[in-house]
This record gives sequence, C-alpha cells and structure tokens, in this order.
Amino acid sequence: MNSRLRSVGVLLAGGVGQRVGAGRPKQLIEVAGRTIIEHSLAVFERAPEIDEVVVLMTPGYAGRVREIVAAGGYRKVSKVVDGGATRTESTWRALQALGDTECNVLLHDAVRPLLEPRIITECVRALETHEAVNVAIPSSDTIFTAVARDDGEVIGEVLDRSRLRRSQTPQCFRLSVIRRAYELAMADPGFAGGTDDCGVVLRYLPEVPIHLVAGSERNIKVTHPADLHIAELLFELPAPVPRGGDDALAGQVVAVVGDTVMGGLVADGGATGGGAVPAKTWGGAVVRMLTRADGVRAEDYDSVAKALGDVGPVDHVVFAAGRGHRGGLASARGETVADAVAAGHLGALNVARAARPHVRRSLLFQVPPGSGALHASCAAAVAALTRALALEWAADGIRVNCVNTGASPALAAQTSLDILISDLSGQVIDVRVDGA
Ligand SMILES: Nc1ccn([C@@H]2O[C@H](COP(=O)(O)OP(=O)(O)OP(=O)(O)O)[C@@H](O)[C@H]2O)c(=O)n1
Ligand SMILES: C[C@](O)(CO)[C@H](O)COP(=O)(O)O
Repeated sequence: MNSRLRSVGVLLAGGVGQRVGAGRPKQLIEVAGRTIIEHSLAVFERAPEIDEVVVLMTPGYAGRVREIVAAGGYRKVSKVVDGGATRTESTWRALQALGDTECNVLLHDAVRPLLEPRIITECVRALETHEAVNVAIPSSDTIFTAVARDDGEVIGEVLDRSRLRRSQTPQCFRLSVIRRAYELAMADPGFAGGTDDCGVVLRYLPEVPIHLVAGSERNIKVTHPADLHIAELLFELPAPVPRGGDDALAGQVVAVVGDTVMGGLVADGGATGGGAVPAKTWGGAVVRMLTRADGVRAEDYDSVAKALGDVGPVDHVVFAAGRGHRGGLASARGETVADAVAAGHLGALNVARAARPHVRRSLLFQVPPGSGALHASCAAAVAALTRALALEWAADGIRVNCVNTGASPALAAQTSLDILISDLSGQVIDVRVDGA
C-alpha cells in the first residue's frame, strides 16, 4: 500500500457539551491555560505525520475557532466547517469537505485534549498496512450487561474482560473506506447513527478489519463536569519521555546557564573552561557553559543577555543556575531566602527573557534537589513559569520544559537530554530514577 499518502487530522468539535452544561461548547472551556480545542489543535499541529487539519465546529462558533487558529499560528488548519446535529453528521460533513484525493483520515474527538503524539505516530504507521485503525485500552473494571426489571436493574451477563476494550480516538481510515461506509449508512433508512465511526465501518464494511493501536489512560474524553478537573490534573502529570540515544543532539548547540546542576556532567564531557566544548554526554551537541566563573549570574539579567548574545543562535538553552535549599523557612536567614528567590525564580525569568531572541528549539529549566517550603515555593514558581511560557512560545515552535533533578548529575543529564530531543512542551518532569 502507498505509505506516502497525506494524513488529515479531523477535529470533531461540533457538539454543544450538554453533559458538562457550561452554557457554551465544552471544547471552548479553558483547561491548563488554554481552551480544550486548542490543546487538541496543538497536538495535531506538532505531529510530523499530519499534513492538514480540518475542524468541524458547533454552528455559530466557527469564528471563535478561526481566532484561536490565527492567534496560535496553527498553519496546518485548512478548513473550519460547521458540524452537524450529531457526531455522525459531523463526520459525514467532514468527509464531504475532504475532496476526492485518497488520503489517511484521523477522526479525533476535539474534547480529548491529552492525546499523546505517540498515538498519532502509531496510527499513521498502522495505516500503511491497514485501511482502518482504532485506538483502544483494556478495561480495568468488570463489565456486565444490565437487565431491566419492575423493581430496578439486575445483572444479566458478566462479560469476559480479557476480550473487552474501551474505544478512544483518533479513529483512522483510508478516506475511500470511511466514505464508502458512510455512503452506505446514509443510504440505509435503518441507520440511526451511532456513537463512533468504527461502528459504521464494522456494520457496513464488515470485510474491512479494524486494526487496534494501544491508547492511553491519559487520553480521556471530557464528558462530565468532573472531567474538567481530571484533565487539569492530568496536564500536570509528566508525559512519558522517550529515551534519547548517545548522538541525539549531534549537530546542535546547547547553551547552559549556570553549573549548579550540570557542572559535573560537562566536566565528564571534557570541558575546558567556558568555550565551546564537545560534550559526549550531551548527545554529541556542542555545549556552551555560561557560568558564574565567567561573570554570568542568572539573577543579573544584563550578564545573561550579553553572554547569550555573544553565543548567538542556539538550539536549546538550559537553565542550570538554581540553588537547592533545605530546611525550614522560619529559621532561614534573610540572605538565604533572597538567594533562593534570586538564583531560582528570578534567574529562571531572566534566562527565559534573555534566551528568547536566540533559542530555536527549546528551553529547559533544571530545578536542583532541595526540600522545605523555601525550595518548594521556588520550584513551584519555575513549574508555573514552564507551563505558561510553553503556551506563549508554542506558536513559534519553541518548547519549554522543566526537570526536577535528583542527586545524580548523570541521571539529570540523561533525563534532560531525553526532554531536549522529545516533542514535549509545558511538562514538569522528575528525573528518571531507574536510569532506563
Ligand atoms: N454534533 C456533534 C456532536 C459531537 N461532536 C463531537 O464529538 C466529540 C465527542 O462527543 P461528546 O463528548 O458527546 O460531545 P458533545 O456532543 O458536545 O457532548 P454532549 O453529548 O454532552 O452534548 C466531541 O468532540 C464533540 O464536539 C461533533 O463533532 N458533532
Ligand atoms: C468516539 C468515542 O469517543 C469513542 O469512545 C465515543 O463513542 C464518543 O461518544 P459520545 O457519546 O459522542 O461522547
């Protein structure tokens, strides 16, 4: 089969969100700093496998989506179309909007904003050899049928859980296949719609096997009010970080501001004191260390801006200047508090501001180990900065992440490397403790 087909992501956002009951479509509610639909848009925009995105929006709200698309710089969005009265009708309208050229179609509930890039990758790969693909996870609950009686419901049959899966999205098809299934459905007076697109293919093209790709517990559908809170919390949970190889950063330039976290690491790589040094442990990148010994103090914006300006364009900037503190706040000296805030929080803000004109790919904040209220409040400030800045810089393709480092510089280095080469953004991640 043709593995070079275009892949079109279709965001089904035509619903009204009656069960959430917010008085407006739930996909326009903000979670973790941006609307639910924008989270979904961002995942498809960033996915290298996706060529084009089409949005089906609740009638009356297409203008709002166009504003979000323009403000966020979502260049893959080609059309914003009015959705239909049901999910099925919205899919049908999407298929009519897609033209005649064969392509892969990934139909995704816009209200599943936590879709992982890995799932898109696996779906598009599966479409190279299958015409229909669904995303599903096992059920951790026992599922049974309910039988109605006069005095209420009773259990009918307990189903074999090992064979049950919970269906998610995207549901993915060759365009000609899903279109054919829908044409047959629409011509069938007995077709009463359904709750998903795979059901339509299963019913009208039973000869087409629907291949399964592993979904994720994170990929929830915001359906009820409580799901808004769950989604908010899930956004704060670190996403899985793929493991980077030894030369993952080959050909790239990394500027590291500070050496409280990374000093030992770069020495391992053969640092010779402030210049450009090839650091094996940094995946083959050229690392520029900008340290206090060279007059670069994170709490002093001008010194950071000058140093980064002298380095010029860099692929990644790493903030490694925070100083971890331990002990109770009440007994801390004034200078200790000022030092923690200056080097940690203010330093992170300064490095971000100074890095912006030069950084091409990502900014990583490294939070050193520490304990107590002083340390926790500085770490929380950097975490909040990470999430907010990731949204501010997303339109320019610059990712922002944070790693809570542990005692081992080697593990901090590996986790940091993994984050730099990933496509994660807005993530606050604890260092890998397993070294895996
Ligand atoms: N006419 C419709 C109905 C639903 N959807 C989309 O299908 C996805 C899953 O549907 P659901 O969770 O049921 O959303 P709503 O229909 O908005 O919710 P409710 O049933 O509570 O009104 C959502 O992204 C929703 O916007 C759609 O595109 N067109
Ligand atoms: C497509 C779906 O998300 C798969 O689980 C689900 O069937 C949508 O159902 P809804 O009733 O439209 O929310």
